[in-house]
Amino acid sequence: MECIGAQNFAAMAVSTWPATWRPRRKRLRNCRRTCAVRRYVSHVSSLRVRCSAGSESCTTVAVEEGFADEEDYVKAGGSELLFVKMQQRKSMDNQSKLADKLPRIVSGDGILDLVVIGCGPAGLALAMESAKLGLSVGLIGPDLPFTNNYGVWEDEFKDLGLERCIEHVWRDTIVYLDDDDPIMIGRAYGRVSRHLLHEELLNRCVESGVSYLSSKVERIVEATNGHSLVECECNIVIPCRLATVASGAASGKLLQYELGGPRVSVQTAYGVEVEVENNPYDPSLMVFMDYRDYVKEEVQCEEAEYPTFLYAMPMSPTKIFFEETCLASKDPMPFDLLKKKLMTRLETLGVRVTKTYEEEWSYIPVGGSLPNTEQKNLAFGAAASMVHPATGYSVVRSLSEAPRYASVISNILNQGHSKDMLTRESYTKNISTQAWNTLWPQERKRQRAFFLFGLALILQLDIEGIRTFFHIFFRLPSWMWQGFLGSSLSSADLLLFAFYMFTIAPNNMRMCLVRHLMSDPTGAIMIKTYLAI
Ligand SMILES: CC(C)=CCC/C(C)=C/C=C/C(C)=C/C=C/C(C)=C/C=C/C=C(C)/C=C/C=C(C)/C=C/C=C(\C)CCC=C(C)C
Repeated sequence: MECIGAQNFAAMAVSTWPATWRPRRKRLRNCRRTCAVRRYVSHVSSLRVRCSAGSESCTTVAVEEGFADEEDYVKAGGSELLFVKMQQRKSMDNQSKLADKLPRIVSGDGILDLVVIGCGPAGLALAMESAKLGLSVGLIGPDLPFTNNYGVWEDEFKDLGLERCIEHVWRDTIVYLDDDDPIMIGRAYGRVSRHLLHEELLNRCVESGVSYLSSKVERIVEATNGHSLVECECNIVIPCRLATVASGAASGKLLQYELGGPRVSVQTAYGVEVEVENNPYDPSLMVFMDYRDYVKEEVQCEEAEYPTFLYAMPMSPTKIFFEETCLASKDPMPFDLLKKKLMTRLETLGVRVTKTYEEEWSYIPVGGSLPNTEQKNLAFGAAASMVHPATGYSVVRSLSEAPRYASVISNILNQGHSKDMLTRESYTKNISTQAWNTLWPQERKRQRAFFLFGLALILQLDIEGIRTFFHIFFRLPSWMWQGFLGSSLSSADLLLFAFYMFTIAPNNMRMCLVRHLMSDPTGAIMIKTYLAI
């Protein structure tokens, strides 16, 4: 899994107050006094504000001109705006890794075949795969380390040839849903080192000849000859034949998305890597989900609207990574509530934390609309809505689809070399359509419609409902639930999956499934998408 939000938040840079934002006197979240906004940090549509009280915890979203307050803004679609005190305790890589290793893109040096915007796993993988095929590729984005350690099924990562980036493997994975028998998953799980993955993808970019510009892209415009002009900060303009946006979920400024799609939901998590006494978990097993009640009553009612589970990676008998996770909610679960829930859970379990190595905040938008596939600019990774709506995972999908996507881009660009200038403009539009169709063919749209239906189902279940639901889910044949999580089931397989779930479900859950199918708008959309040719 990966944290798109964290990468974006880490990319925030202190900048001047945008013209449309105005400071206000208001009471900020977590702050006891009413005071004026003093510092603000912005990136794409994310904004973090610190008030004049200067309190570290006094961070919140700002209010855009025309919106009454922050809730109003979020309701109006500004759900990317979050108030996070991010990743401060992390031992980050030194900066300038990309700039140190990759040749610099120099504006005026001619036209690049492809510009990839965004330097996360998806961006690096696409840049490297495209350059391997002989395209001249430029990568543009801030030179930042990866901020999260990803969790992956070991077999999936091995298939990508990236096993050396896994820093710890558990031979099996366990799920606790209630106090009865835990479920053994029978699949090895790995923790990917963010440093090793960054290093590996970067080295592959070096080998394949990718060039790099450390900058923030302001916009992409189309030149009269059909080329794209990538306009960066400081008036730098990079011309290219095609531009692909891979800068995470907050790429809305550079792309258009289908209108009227489902609302974006959010997966939130708060994690700590700690040294402990009384670790109750077996160090040879990765705890994928612990949905048991280990939370004091007062916290339970405070957070009834956000069912959460514990995700735990015991690195040794005493060193462990705990992450309290809200799989999906309509509005983001506040991080202070997640933290409180984790701490009370650990206390109830009798775990005593003796040292904290790192804290982690994760914010992953899930669901939402697909990009408009008629636009010329392309997208990849979370920017292209490739995050699994029902799990929040996306890194394996981005890494595994990069070679095929790159090869389609390369084929069409190579055909374009032989076209004369007169036909180039109409040809370029056609290129983008072909590339978009590779990423989102009708079959993929059907699968996604099913996942969105599943996401909507999870959103309306309470904690008891979730337990029953996952009891059924993990009783499915392993190829089914594994395929569901890995997005490898075809749309026909997914129907079989649904029918199987229905068959083994108790009556109350059967009724819930059918009711959801008949009454939730995502059910109608799924049926319509399945029926579309
Ligand atoms: C650090 C970072 C990067 C991050 C952090 C965060 C975290 C930790 C995360 C984690 C996550 C996880 C673990 C996740 C998991 C998930 C899962 C398991 C999910 C699952 C899901 C499932 C589902 C959704 C399912 C669905 C199903 C369905 C929809 C079904 C349906 C059925 C029906 C409708 C039936 C019908 C029939 C007839 C009528 C006959």
